[in-house]
Amino acid sequence: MLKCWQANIDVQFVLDPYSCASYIVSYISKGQRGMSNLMYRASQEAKENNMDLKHQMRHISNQFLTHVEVSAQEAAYFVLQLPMRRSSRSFFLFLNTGPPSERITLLKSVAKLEEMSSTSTNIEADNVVKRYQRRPKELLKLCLADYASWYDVSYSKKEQARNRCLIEQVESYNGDQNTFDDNMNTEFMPENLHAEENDRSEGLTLSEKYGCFDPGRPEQYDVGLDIGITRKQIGDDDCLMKMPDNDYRELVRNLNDEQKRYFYHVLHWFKIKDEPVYNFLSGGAGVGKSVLIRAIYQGLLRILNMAPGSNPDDVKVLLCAPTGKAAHNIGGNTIHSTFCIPVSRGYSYKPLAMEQLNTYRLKYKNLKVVIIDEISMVGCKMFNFVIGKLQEIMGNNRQFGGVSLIAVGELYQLKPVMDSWIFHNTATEYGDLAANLWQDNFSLYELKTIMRQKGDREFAELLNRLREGHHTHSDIDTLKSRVVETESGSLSSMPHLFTTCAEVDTFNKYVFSQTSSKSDTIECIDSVTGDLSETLHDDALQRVPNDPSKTMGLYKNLKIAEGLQIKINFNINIEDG
Ligand SMILES: Nc1ncnc2c1ncn2[C@@H]1O[C@H](COP(=O)(O)OP(=O)(O)OP(=O)(O)O)[C@@H](O)[C@H]1O
Repeated sequence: MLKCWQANIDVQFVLDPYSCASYIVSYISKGQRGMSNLMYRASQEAKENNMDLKHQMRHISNQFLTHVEVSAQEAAYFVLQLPMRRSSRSFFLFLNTGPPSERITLLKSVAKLEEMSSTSTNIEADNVVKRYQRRPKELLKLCLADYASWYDVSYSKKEQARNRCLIEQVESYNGDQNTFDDNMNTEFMPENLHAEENDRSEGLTLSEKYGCFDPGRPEQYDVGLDIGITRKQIGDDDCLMKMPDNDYRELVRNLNDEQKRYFYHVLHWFKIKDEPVYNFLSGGAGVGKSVLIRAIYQGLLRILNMAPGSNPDDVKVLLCAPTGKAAHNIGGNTIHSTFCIPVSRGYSYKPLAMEQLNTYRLKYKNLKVVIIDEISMVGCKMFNFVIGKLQEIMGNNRQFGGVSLIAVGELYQLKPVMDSWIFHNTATEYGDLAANLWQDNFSLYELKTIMRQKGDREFAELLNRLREGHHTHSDIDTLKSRVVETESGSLSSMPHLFTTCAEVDTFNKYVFSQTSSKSDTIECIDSVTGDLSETLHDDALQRVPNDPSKTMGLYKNLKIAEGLQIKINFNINIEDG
C-alpha cells in the first residue's frame, strides 16, 4: 500500500497490526478542509450556472481532480518552482541539529587519523554542519536548512557536484523553539566560522564548489506534477466549431472533382459503416488538402451528430497537427496538447495520470475520427505515441483504440526531426518484429490538381514534376531563368528562402551593412531569477551563450535600421512549450 502511495517511508517497529493499518488509512484519508470548501463552492457554481446534471458532475469532478490542498511549505516550493519530487526521491538528508554534546559524528578515515599528531583532538570527519560553519561570506545570511538544501561540496574535480534540493529532517526539535534557537546561536553564528584550509578543495568552479544551480540545464521540470496538478485543464473549447450551414454548402460546392470524390467517400463510409477507416490523403503543395480537411471535418460533424441518441456536445472528430502553425492553419490543436503528450520528455512513454485519464475518457468517449495534418512531420516514434494514447484513452487494445484515422500530408519532404519516417519500423532492437501499423493499414488517396497555381498550369505541372523528381532539363532552365543576383543592394525587400539559420544571419548582416539609413543596436538584458548569491548570479549571467541557436533564437544584440523590416515572433499559446 505504501509503495502504491509513493510516500516517503518512515520505518518504525509497530507491534500492533491494527494500529498500523489504522495509521495508514487515516494518513491517506486525512481531512482536507480546504477541499471540502472547494467542493462546496464548485457545486454552488454548478447549480448557479444552470448546467444539466452531467455537466454539473463534470464541473465538480474537474475541480476535484485539478485541485489539491497543500501545506504552506509545499505552496512555497510550488510558487518558487523548486523541484520537490525529483529532489526528495533522489536524496534525503538527515540533519542532526541536537545539542553539540549529543550529536553523533563520524571519525576521520584511518589513513587521515594516522597522519595526525597523537595529541590532536580534531578527529571528527567533515559534515554539513561544519561546512555550514565555515561557509563563504556570500552565504552568511543562509540558515542551515537552506544551506543543506541548496549546496553541496565537491572534494575533487572528478567528483561532480550533485544537483539536489533536499528535504531536511530536523532531529531534536521537539517543539521547544528556545532550545532549538540556543543550539543554532551557539553553533552556527558567523563569528564561529573557521576556515579549515586543508579541507577546502582547490581549483573548483563556483558551481562545483557550492552550488547546484546550473543555468545550462536543458531539461524542463514540470513542478505541477509534484503536487498533482496537471498543466492543462481540459476545456470544452478545443476545436473548430460547426460552421453555418450556408458556408458549409458553399465550401463543398467549391471543391474540385478530386476533392469531392474523397469528401463523399469519407462521408459515405461513416454513413453506412461502423468500422474504422485508415486513410492517407496525400498530394503536393497547394492541391487543396487543408481546404478538404475543413470540409470533411464539417461534414463529419453533421453526419455523426445525426446518429440516434448522439449528444452534439461530445467530441467526435479531432483535428490536429504536429506544430502550432500547422494546427492553427486547420483550426485544430497540436498533437501534443490533443493527447496530453509532454513536450520536454522525449519519447519515453508515460501513461496518463488517473485524473487526466478520467477527464480524457469522459471527453473523448464518443470520439470517432482523428484527422492529423502535416503527417510528414510525424515520425514513427510520435505515431506510436499517438496510438498508445488512443488505446489508453479509449480503454481498449484495438488498433488506434478503434478510432478512425485520416492522415493528411505529403511524404516527399524532409525527415521528421529526431525521428524516423512514419513508414519505417521503430529503430529499436525488436522494432523489426513489430507490425508496422502505417504500412499495414493505411490506403492512399492522392490529390493531383494544384489549386494554388491554378491560373498558371505550366508552372503547376513543373512543380508536380519537381516534387516527384521527374523534372526535365527544360524545367531546370525555366527555374534558372528566374535567378537574380543576390549582390544587388535593392534585394532586401524581396522575400528570400534559405535552408539554414547561418545563411539567414549572413544575409541579414549583409543587408544591414549596405543600409545608409539611421541604425542602432539594441542590447538584450538577461536577468537571473531566484534568491542567489551575487557571485552565483554573475556566474549564471556569464554563462548565457552568445549564440542564438542556443538561446531559442534570441539574439544578444539586435540590429535595427530605419526602413529595414524586423520580424517579431510572439508565442500566443505557450501550453505546448
Ligand atoms: N477547390 C478549390 N477551389 C478554389 N481554390 C482552392 C480549392 N482548393 C484549394 N484552393 C486554394 O488553393 C490554395 C492551397 O490550398 P491548401 O492550402 O488547402 O492546399 P494544401 O494542399 O493544404 O497546401 P500545402 O501542402 O502547401 O499546405 C489555397 O489558396 C486555397 O484557397
